[in-house]
Amino acid sequence: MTETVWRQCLAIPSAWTGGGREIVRTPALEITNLGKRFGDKAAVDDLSLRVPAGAFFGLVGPNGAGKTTTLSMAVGLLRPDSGTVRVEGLDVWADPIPARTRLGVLPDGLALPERLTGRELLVFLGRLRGLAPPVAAARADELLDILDLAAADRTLVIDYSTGMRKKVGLAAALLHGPSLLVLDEPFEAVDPVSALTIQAMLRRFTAGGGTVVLSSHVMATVEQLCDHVAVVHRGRIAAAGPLDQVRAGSTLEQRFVDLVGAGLDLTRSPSWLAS
Ligand SMILES: Nc1ncnc2c1ncn2[C@@H]1O[C@H](COP(=O)(O)OP(=O)(O)OP(=O)(O)O)[C@@H](O)[C@H]1O
Repeated sequence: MTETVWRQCLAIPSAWTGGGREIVRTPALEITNLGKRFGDKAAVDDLSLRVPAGAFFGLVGPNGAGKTTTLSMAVGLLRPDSGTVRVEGLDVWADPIPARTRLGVLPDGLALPERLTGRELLVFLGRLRGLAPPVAAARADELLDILDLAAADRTLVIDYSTGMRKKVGLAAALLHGPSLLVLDEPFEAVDPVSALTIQAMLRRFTAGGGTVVLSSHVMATVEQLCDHVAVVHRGRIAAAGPLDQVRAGSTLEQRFVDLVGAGLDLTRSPSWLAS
């Protein structure tokens, strides 16, 4: 059995060898028995998830499955009714500041100060994150250049397109050099060239030891990028683990349909719609 295989069997995420001894890294994100209700609805229902350090982790699930609610609680934006969240061993809710300094977050429906240019916004957020002014400015310029936003240097964020807003939100998540990125649908509305640029950047980030957790509805993207995946269904984990384990010899899309697609009927369409 190869080392990789036994690590997977033992659910040991990632490790390195130090002085001949195996040293297991603390999970980047550990969610334990997380719960959230909205009225009668259990949006997240006793959900537990472990994201290994250095993983590229994809969270998938049908609309309304609880992905955004889970990620919002995981990063300290929405208070859970129950359960705990640890980022690199640090409790996000009991002691938020140390955990949040390690986090870079692209939330759903990002609210940005809109009467600023992208550069002004990033420099401002960099200063809030404690970066020295020249560092904040240099990082803002570099990110705007990489994300193809530099040409819009006079455009206010309020006048950005949907994809541009997503990209500046991603830049804001990266600015302070986090070790864990939590990205809610980062490629939604982003053009293909920008998406490839972002994917390459995120791959380099995980290759350098960083961890990415992203949600997506695009199974092909998740399959290309992610080494671990979790399928969320009705607020619970339907399957989670290394990508190949979850796919179980099938495609991710097929596994997704098998796990959550009961009632899938491809013959239905409105009788009045031309066919
Ligand atoms: N603020 C809220 N108030 C009431 N119900 C909510 C609220 N936020 C989420 N919900 C409900 O919680 C459930 C989970 O929603 P959530 O946004 O987490 O799903 P999701 O998996 O991210 O969906 P999608 O893929 O469509 O973005 C849904 O039934 C949703 O209607």
